Amino acid sequence: MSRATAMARIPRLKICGLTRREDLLCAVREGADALGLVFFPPSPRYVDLRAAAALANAVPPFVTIVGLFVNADPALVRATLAALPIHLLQFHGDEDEGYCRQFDRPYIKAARVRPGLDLVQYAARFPSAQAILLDAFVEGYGGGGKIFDWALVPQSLGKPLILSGGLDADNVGEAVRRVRPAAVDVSSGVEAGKGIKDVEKIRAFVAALRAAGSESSDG
Ligand SMILES: O=C(O)c1ccccc1N[C@@H]1O[C@H](COP(=O)(O)O)[C@@H](O)[C@H]1O
Repeated sequence: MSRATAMARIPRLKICGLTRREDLLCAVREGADALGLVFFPPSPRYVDLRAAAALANAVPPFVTIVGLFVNADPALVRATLAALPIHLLQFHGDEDEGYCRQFDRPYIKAARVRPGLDLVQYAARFPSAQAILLDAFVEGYGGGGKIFDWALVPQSLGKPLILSGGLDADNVGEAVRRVRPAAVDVSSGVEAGKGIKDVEKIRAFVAALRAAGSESSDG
């Protein structure tokens, strides 16, 4: 089944890089399916265990909490999993499959897309991943607000595709029509400043995503 046939619905939505309770509650209110907490200290969206626990406490049932790591010491991942109700791991660095599956927790693996990277081969290296997330290659690993050339996305990756990288209310409609992802992930595009989300940007993003998803369902 092609992605176009499989999608026939509005892509699921993850909003990443939440650092404030009010932003998290706004993301939930506006319909986010998943919320990302960044456990990568160089990121301006980094949250320590204490801050993350306070945020996680505010998440209602049936909303997925995603813990994002970049080349982290496995002990840090384990300590985070022991302390917090993380439902899904997101590995956004140079982790291999053995590393990713050692935690016995569903995970998604990010590919940092640039010309020359064979995405089909890349996805095949992660048979245990729940999905492959495509992000633009940026120095510093992610959350860069940069889009990549969507023409580089193959017809099928053999597993669900999550599109990210520089998405915002102005481009998410076109991105969804062209790539037909199972889900999208946004951080910078709904921010007023690094780690500070903007209610109006979240609303506009969700409206554009739903409009594009509904068109696909109608067609
Ligand atoms: O959000 C971060 O700061 C971050 C840091 C390190 C790796 C990944 C990070 N975020 C992820 O980056 C992509 C794209 O984000 P953006 O919308 O372009 O800002 C997204 O998958 C975030 O989960």
